[in-house]
Amino acid sequence: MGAMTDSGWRLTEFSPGAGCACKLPLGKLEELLAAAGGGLAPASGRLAAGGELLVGAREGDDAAVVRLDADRALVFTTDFFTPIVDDPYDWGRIAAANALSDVYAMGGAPLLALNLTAWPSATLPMELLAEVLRGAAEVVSDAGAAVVGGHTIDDPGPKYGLAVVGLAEPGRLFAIDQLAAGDTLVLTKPLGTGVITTACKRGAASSDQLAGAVATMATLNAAASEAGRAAGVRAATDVTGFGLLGHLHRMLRASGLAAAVTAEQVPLLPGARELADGGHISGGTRANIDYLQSSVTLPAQLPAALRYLLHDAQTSGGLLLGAPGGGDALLRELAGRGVPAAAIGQVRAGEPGQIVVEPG
Ligand SMILES: Nc1ncnc2c1ncn2[C@@H]1O[C@H](COP(=O)(O)OP(=O)(O)OP(=O)(O)O)[C@@H](O)[C@H]1O
Ligand SMILES: [Mg+2]
Repeated sequence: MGAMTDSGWRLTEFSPGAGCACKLPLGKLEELLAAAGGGLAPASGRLAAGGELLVGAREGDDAAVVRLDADRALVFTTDFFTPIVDDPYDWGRIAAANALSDVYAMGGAPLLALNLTAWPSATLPMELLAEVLRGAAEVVSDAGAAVVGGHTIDDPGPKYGLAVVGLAEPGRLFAIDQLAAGDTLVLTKPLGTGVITTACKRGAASSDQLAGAVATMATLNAAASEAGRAAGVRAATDVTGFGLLGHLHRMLRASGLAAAVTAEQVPLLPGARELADGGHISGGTRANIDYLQSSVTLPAQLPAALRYLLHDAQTSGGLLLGAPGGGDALLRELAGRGVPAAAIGQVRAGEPGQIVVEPG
């Protein structure tokens, strides 16, 4: 692993906005989905082919969910992006953990996955793509699921991801609109993958800093999701391209509530703060700051690096969960499974979607 792969190819040179920082900005996505209109959302939950749609396009949640019977629901999601690191094996692992994460963010467990693959076969060796697929298959297998097929196109920009089907219990789903006033907000991975991978593209991150980011991005949110289920959590999402504050804003808006976040409590990856100070800010992060301007109140004395990191476009970030009361039961379940986690704020009544950041 490192800035240069063994083959000498720098995959990130094929990537204008690395990983989830290449997601369409939230404002543009919302306009698009509004323009595409009702065709994306069936009028009723009953599906013509059978089953009941519990979560669909209307909810804008991490994945769609269809109830099969009283005890079982299918979870559907897909995610793909451009190279986030130069090492193809690591890119595959990260892309897989990221795609599987939306199933965990609904409280489900992955069952099957399909590879979504775009590759410039005349420019980049196919051996690198094989490494991407090998890394991803390992992570899918660690998740207890299997890669059962895929689709591959020739494309000047390499892209990779998965379509995933998972299983969940209909009565124990996590949804973005289920936060309650008084919930404690718990985050299960440190922030900073956007800053570190952006710095890495510019040759400014150390190999240790990159290794820290890769390790967290390749980590499954499986144990965090299990802990959430064990603690009776009802509301969760995964933190990706819209950053911590962007994803929190979406949960709050959907739940009709506001929140306070304590900047000092938010865990950061080693090196993230220094590299944010150094100005290694992705375009996706800047889009998040613009979009959230009227929804987020920041303290005047908040250091610029922290402001960037709270908006930092994450790839394969942690789960953001709403836990009843002080969140002690959830924090215990997480600690018992070895998941590093922090209570970072509180949900409260207020104008839907508004976030006040407090210094400490
Ligand atoms: N092209 C599209 N057509 C229909 N729905 C879309 C499209 N793109 C995004 N969405 C929906 O918009 C919502 C937000 O998209 P987003 O990609 O942020 O969700 P996500 O899958 O949770 O992302 P992530 O994988 O980064 O966690 C989701 O409900 C998603 O299904
Ligand atoms: Mg998600």
